[in-house]
Amino acid sequence: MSAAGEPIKVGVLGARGKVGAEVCRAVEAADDTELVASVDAGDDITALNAAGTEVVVDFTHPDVVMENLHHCIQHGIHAVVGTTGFDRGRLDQLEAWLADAPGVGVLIAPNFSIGAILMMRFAAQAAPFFESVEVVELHHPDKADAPSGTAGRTAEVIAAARRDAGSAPMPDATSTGLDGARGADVDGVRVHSLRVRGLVAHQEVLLGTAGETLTIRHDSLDRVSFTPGVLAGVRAIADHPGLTVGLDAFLDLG
Ligand SMILES: NC(=O)C1=CN([C@@H]2O[C@H](COP(=O)(O)OP(=O)(O)OC[C@H]3O[C@@H](n4cnc5c(N)ncnc54)[C@H](OP(=O)(O)O)[C@@H]3O)[C@@H](O)[C@H]2O)C=CC1
Ligand SMILES: O=C(O)C1=N[C@H](C(=O)O)C[C@H](O)C1
Repeated sequence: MSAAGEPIKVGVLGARGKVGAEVCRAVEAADDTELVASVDAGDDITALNAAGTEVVVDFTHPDVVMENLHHCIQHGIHAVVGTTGFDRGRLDQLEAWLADAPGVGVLIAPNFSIGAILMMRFAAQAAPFFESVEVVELHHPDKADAPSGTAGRTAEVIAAARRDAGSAPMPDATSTGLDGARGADVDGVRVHSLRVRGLVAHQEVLLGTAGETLTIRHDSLDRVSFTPGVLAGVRAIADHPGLTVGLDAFLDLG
């Protein structure tokens, strides 16, 4: 509910997309949210303003999300964002826009599923105890970006945990081979991206040390896995002005 005890007025950007359509269904089904605007490519974004949108949910495309967010921030609309493609430069730009919009909150969440959030947390917890850690993400082939936002974030939290623990660099004697065979280097962590028809969204973190390995795997088998987290973000965002990265900031994970 909003502060006034009314359902939160939600607008969805990317409403006809794979995740956006699922989010629209979830917002309509919940008692404390109301879907007031559904906007997709080619639609007029000012439909959000006309409908009195309080919180926007964006599941669009990395190429358009910044323009969408600039519009929302300028018009005092909170944003809960699943769209990927956020590097440090983009986050800095959002913070600059938000500095001129006191009270407005933006949540950038690389992954809204609880299992994926826990996977990232467990990976960071385990990373300092192993010599080697690599990330393998597996997605449907219609995905726009690689590596996935989740894999990028996982590599960042692994790298931060290893830095904090003073871990040695990971062993890798590779000196010859084909470009790309060792994946992408994200903050010193190797990330491998697979695109396979039939998959939805999956990730493995493989950790190894002398005589043993640990594999942490998460599978989103259906896009409904993202909607409880999106609704949690929608409910919390008005109380968190400024920029937040990661839904875990709004969850009590202990
Ligand atoms: N954080 C998370 O938990 C998750 C994040 N994602 C991310 O969300 C994003 C969307 O994923 P997905 O739903 O699979 O992609 P889709 O391509 O299925 O959906 C995106 C939708 O956005 C539309 N769109 C494009 N431009 C605009 C615009 N300017 N305004 C409004 N709508 C627009 C597209 O229209 P058209 O097709 O005509 O261009 C399409 O309908 C990706 O970045 C993906 O990585 C996905 C799943 C979970
Ligand atoms: O495009 C997708 O499908 C997904 N995108 C997000 C990402 O890039 O991490 C979240 C999830 O992996 C599904």
